[in-house]
Amino acid sequence: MAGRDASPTSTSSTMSNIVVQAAKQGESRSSISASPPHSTPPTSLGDEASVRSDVAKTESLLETFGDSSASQTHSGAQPTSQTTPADTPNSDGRRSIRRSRASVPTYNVQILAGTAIHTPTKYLEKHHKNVLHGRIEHVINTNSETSPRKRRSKLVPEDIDDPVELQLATEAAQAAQRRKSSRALDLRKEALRNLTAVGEVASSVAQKGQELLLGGKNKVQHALRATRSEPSLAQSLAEASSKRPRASRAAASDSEEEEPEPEQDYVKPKTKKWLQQGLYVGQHRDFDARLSESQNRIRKKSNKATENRVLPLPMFAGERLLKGDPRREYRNFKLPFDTYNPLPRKIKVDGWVKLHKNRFIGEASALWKRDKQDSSSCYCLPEDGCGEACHNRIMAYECDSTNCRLTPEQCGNRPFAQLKKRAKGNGYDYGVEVTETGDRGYGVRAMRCFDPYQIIVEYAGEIITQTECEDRMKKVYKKDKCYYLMSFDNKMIIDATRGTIARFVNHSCEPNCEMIKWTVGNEPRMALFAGSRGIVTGEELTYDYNFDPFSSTNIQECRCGTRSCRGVLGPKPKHQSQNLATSLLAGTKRKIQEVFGTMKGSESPHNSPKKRKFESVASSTLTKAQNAIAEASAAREKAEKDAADLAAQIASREHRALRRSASMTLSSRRSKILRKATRHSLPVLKASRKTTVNVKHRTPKPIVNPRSGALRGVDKTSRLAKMVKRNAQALKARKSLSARRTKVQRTPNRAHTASDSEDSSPNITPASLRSAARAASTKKLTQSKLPFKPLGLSADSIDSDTNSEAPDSDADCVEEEMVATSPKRGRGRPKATASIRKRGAGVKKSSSGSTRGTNRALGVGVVKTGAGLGLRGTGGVREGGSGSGPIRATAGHE
Ligand SMILES: C[S@@+](CC[C@H](N)C(=O)[O-])C[C@H]1O[C@@H](n2cnc3c(N)ncnc32)[C@H](O)[C@@H]1O
Repeated sequence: MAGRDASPTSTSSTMSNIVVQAAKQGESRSSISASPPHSTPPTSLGDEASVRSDVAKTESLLETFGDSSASQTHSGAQPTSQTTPADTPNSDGRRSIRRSRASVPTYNVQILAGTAIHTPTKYLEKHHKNVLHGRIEHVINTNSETSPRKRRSKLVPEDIDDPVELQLATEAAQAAQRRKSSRALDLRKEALRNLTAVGEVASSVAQKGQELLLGGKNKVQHALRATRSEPSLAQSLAEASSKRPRASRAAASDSEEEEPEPEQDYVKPKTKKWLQQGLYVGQHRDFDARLSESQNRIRKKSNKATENRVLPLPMFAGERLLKGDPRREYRNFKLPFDTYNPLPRKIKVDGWVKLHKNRFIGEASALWKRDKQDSSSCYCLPEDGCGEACHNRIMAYECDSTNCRLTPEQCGNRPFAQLKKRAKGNGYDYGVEVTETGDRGYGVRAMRCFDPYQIIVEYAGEIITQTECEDRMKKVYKKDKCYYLMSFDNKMIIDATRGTIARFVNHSCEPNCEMIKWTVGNEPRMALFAGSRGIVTGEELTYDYNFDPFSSTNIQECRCGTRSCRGVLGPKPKHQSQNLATSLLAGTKRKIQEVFGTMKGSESPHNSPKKRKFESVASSTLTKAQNAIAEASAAREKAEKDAADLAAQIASREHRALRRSASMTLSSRRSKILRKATRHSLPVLKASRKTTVNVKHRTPKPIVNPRSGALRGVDKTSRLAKMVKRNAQALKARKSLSARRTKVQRTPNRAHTASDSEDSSPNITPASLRSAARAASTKKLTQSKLPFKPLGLSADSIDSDTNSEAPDSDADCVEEEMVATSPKRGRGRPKATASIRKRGAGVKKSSSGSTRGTNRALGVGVVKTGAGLGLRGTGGVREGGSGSGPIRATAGHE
């Protein structure tokens, strides 16, 4: 009990202390016992109840009157002995303090202050803990020490003099203050709890929850810091923390010491730029997908053209359409390949057996003249990297360890090795896929960009002999519509029916690729290379088949759709002995007749744009050819007429001269005349001495050597005079002649002009002949391809052959042959070199090591006649060292 009394935490004990202390003061007791009117004196000594009730009454009285009576008690009221029940010993001589104390009511100042009623229960305990204990004075003193006087004066009314009232008021004010601060604190703690819970949930969901939790905590701590910075809340917090129990404060400080507040900055999650900015962000008009980023940057910097920011999309196309800048050539806008076709399309082609490299079939292997292959070496330095000037590159030889000193990493001339490496990668590395063109069957499309002259794909398949090829045509491919045959080398043929994807590459009159033969490790190999423009992803790959006619019936419409489309994959006139103009006219006529005939018979509509285009091209070609023929024949006629006139003129002059000379006499009179004439003519003679000499040379014999006896008796002077006269005439004639020659040379086609028709000069000159020839040769230029030479089989023999063997074949089967001539040349290949056309297969040895040359693919004509199939060899292989010339590659097809 003593211990409990000493405890400052109990309000009841505090009040008991007060009462006990008051009871110990005997004087005050006496005054109290005398005063209350309702006190009942004990009826006996054992009347404990009365005594207790009396005590209780006294205490309740004290309670009721509070400190005022207490002060009175203190002031000196003397309690009487009989009225001091506390001092009255009990039966055993001792007063039970416990019992009397048990009856002492406790006082809750909060209840007294009227604040406890509204206090939520959950806060009561805390408030109990926070209630101040001890004497009022002590409490007041303590309060005044701990809290600023100013604040207390605000909270507690100053006009309270009574210490009890003052204490009550102070406690009420403090309680209110605590409520306020503790509420704010609780709210913050609740927020912290919530956020922590959120953080915990996040941590359980993701593995990075720990970070998020820290982030959440940090956030809360940030929030708390922010609230602290607010003046009103900061004050409340300060008070709350200062009034926290020491134990909890110590614990808090311990925990703070143990877990130092992490001062990590909140990291913002990263966002993807392209999501905000779009697909083409940052692309300038000169952007080239084939270049690297840095190269594009340099390119952009170098071109300072200001962009039109009003109409920049799509990819400047709108601006281009509006402005139509004629100085710049733009390529059509195309969606990036991986946008419209993100996955390679697997098109299955019936009957296509894939081969990745050449395979010799039958006798071809034995016939292959390996030893006859030429060799080449380069002497490039590592810094050159076998670039444009590499001898092997120029000769279309691939570098390897035997012919190049550089390592594969240093050397830039190993296209087939590069291709091999690429083939091991994925579809995009390989870079090509089969596609459907709609009107030209299958085709090949690029799945990536290719640099100019970069190797794309090898044209490989079965290498067969001509006999084997012919055999296959008659038996195996008899009913096929397309043939994949290309004349190769050594009189061999590549049959890509089983072969690489290159067999699907279509023809175009404006191709973006070239088919070139290279020598790789002493073996020739054909491959498709990118053209000078390079290839952009999604482009269809094409090369120029350059169909050369072998049969007039072999005509196929070209659907390449380019501006310079020749219209047909068809025939050209055969090379015959007839002159070029006639040949051109005949060929054109035949073409037109055939085409019109075909069109009439065909199912396609007459008014299709392609047909109309072809018709117009054909008719204009015909007109031109006719004009050329007319010009040539007119020039020839004129030349003949001129020659005849000239001859007549000369003959008449000679005749007149002879007559004049014969009629001359030795009369004096005539002599005088002659002397006079001689005198006048001498200066002419002198002036034209040189001319005279010429005349002597050019003078017809009869003039120089007159008939014997005709000049007998004529002195030298008279002869001279005659000669002078003739000379003058000849001079005049020559002048007129030279004038005519000048005119004819400048205007070779003047044969049809009005001035020419007025010119009656009968002289025929070499110039006029030349002009006629030139007129014909101008037309010759329109024939872009020289006539091909068949490999070994003549058309007639094949036709007759096939006719005899397959007499029941379709009547509308056509014979077709394509000779691919590539006008462009690979990088580093020479532009002007001596060219040797070689017919058939085989490699021509280079005449000298430095001679440049181009290897060209030789075409082989596949013939499908009206009665069957056949093979027609065409063109030749242009070899390195032999010079430049058209590539000839043929692939027969129906
Ligand atoms: C070697 S194949 C090319 C692949 C062929 N497109 C296919 O589907 O197998 C040659 C044939 O393709 C067609 N071809 C190629 N280029 C063409 C073009 N520009 N116009 C019309 N047809 C073409 C012709 O039928 C020609 O006979």
